[in-house]
Amino acid sequence: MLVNNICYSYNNCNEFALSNINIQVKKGAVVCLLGHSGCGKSTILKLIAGIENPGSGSIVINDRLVASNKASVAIEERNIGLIFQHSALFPHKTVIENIIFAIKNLSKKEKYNIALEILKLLNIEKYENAYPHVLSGGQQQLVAIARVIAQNPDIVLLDEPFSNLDILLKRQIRQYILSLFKKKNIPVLMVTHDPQEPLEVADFIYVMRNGKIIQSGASSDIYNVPKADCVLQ
Ligand SMILES: Nc1ncnc2c1ncn2[C@@H]1O[C@H](COP(=O)(O)OP(=O)(O)OP(=O)(O)O)[C@@H](O)[C@H]1O
Repeated sequence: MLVNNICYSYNNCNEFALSNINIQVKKGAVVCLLGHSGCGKSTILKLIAGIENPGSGSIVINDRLVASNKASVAIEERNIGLIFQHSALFPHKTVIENIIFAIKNLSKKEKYNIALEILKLLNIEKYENAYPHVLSGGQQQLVAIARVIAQNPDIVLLDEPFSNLDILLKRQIRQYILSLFKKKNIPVLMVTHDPQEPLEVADFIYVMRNGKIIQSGASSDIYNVPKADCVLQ
């Protein structure tokens, strides 16, 4: 995934602007966007997802141009796995139905088997037939993660997705799902304002301030620690 020289400002906002943003996320890599609140991290994810369109520059996902000043591929055609801090599930569908909905082009039985397998991977199979409103925030987040695993996306965008899980579960789940996407060779771009998080999981880090990327490099370059000590294995 490539973000090439993107500039952007919200129509109704003269104060904030993204300028000359360049980001690359290679297949199987976990890349973190790190910066304080309001620096523009989520806006970059919105541009990649197609929720907003760039003023200039271009975005390429899986070798396909999805956004430029000439073209914009619709959000539902970008095959992006999105997980936000509070991901929305379909309230009228059960947990397993929420996951099955993300799987395309297979028989009903195959979809069910894959969905159940993923619920087991995340240790939440007991909620198979529950409706989202009876689950805790953390459990709902696990279902949202399961749905993105089922979707088999071309890129995964994570916006502080683990912040409503307790610290132990957070470490476990984060390590587990990032390794899973790595094995499937799916690129992951993760947003965080916690400097510890990229240190623990990122192959490459972009540091942002006030709408600009001010530093980029491997964890070892940014934090000045040996690479073997800081990268997800
Ligand atoms: N829809 C919008 N219209 C106008 N301004 C917006 C809109 N969404 C965000 N902004 C502004 O754009 C700036 C960047 O917001 P953004 O959400 O990208 O920051 P962030 O780095 O993700 O912050 P946080 O870590 O708090 O989520 C902020 O000043 C915010 O107020």
